[in-house]
Amino acid sequence: MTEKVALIGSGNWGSAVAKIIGRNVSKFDHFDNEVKMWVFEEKVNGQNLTDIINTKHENIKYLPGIQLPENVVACPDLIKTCEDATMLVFVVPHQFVTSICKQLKGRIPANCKAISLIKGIDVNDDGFRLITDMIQDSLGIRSCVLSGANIANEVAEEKFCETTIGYRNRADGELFRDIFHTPFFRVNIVEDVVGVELCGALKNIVAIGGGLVDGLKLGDNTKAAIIRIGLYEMRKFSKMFYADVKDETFFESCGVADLITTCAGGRNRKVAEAHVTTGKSFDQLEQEMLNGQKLQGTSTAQDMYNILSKKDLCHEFPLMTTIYRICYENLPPIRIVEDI
Ligand SMILES: NC(=O)C1=CN([C@@H]2O[C@H](COP(=O)(O)OP(=O)(O)OC[C@H]3O[C@@H](n4cnc5c(N)ncnc54)[C@H](O)[C@@H]3O)[C@@H](O)[C@H]2O)C=CC1
Ligand SMILES: O=C(CO)COP(=O)(O)O
Repeated sequence: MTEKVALIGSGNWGSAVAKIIGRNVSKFDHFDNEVKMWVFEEKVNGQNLTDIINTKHENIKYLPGIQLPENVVACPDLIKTCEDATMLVFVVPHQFVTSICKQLKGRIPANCKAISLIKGIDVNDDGFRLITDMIQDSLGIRSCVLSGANIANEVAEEKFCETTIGYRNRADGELFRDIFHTPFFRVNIVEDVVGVELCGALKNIVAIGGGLVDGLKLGDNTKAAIIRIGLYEMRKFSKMFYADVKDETFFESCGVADLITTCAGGRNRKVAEAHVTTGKSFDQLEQEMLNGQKLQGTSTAQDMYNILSKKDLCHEFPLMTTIYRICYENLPPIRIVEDI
């Protein structure tokens, strides 16, 4: 059977993986050569972003300077992008997934499989859900997850790194590996969707901590301490809510490696550092510094705080709780080391 891949999302990471997927589907007979990519339409320099991508083969707003393969076709219509796909790649900021799933419900082929590259969780009145569970529950399809130490610009420049795919069904994991794996983007597949996904979501909160430490000029030892405590709280939270999360997963690219790279070079780190040096709010800095790209760490800190405070567990997660308070309750940044 020929598989047809559709990409839902075309931001910084979405565009970087479009380059890999476009090339990889051409290498195998079991994939259709065309990859449709849904673009949240906007005007850039007076032109539709989709038209720019389809003529210049470059996403000049979210991944400038990187050539995309010509078999990646930008499409502003979500349903048309996905209606004939058998493999859906979800790669949008996590706050947009609910509305996307609502629009896709009942409009995709029954034999579809999905993978989420999204780092975040979905909080509701009853607690929280993984993004893969949200996709599975709302669309009635199986979903894998991909997460790793993968700063998009470096991947797009083909600098070597690793990534982790978490699967429930091994055949799905192997199929998705085919569209992502390259010599410079090495994929390892593991049977632990929950562990891989929670690592990706929670490390963004720790990255805010890393940026605060940089803004405070506290040095490398302090940064290492934040990373260690962050990893400890990530594992504790994951196991508290999902007992079968595997310890080994924290040693994969999605675990310790992503924590290190994101605390060194990610957007959450950069904006948190600027929060200390300028005193401006995270929302304002996101607007001023990221040119339309989105922060995931602040809202995930808020999501986690909501979960913990409802269960009276904040005292068991002092780092995550303090980071939330610095982001949302005007706590002075220095409390990152005083309160943990
Ligand atoms: N950028 C990176 O280095 C990496 C990002 N990720 C994760 O991938 C996910 C997607 O991130 P990026 O591709 O970097 O996105 P991004 O941060 O570049 O976000 C901007 C994207 O959101 C779209 N958008 C804006 N408003 C929207 C709306 N109302 N509905 C739908 N889309 C809208 C924009 O059109 C644009 O495509 C996130 O969860 C992120 O944590 C994971 C690994 C690396
Ligand atoms: O997830 C990432 C790298 O793996 C990117 O992190 P930021 O969103 O902080 O840039």
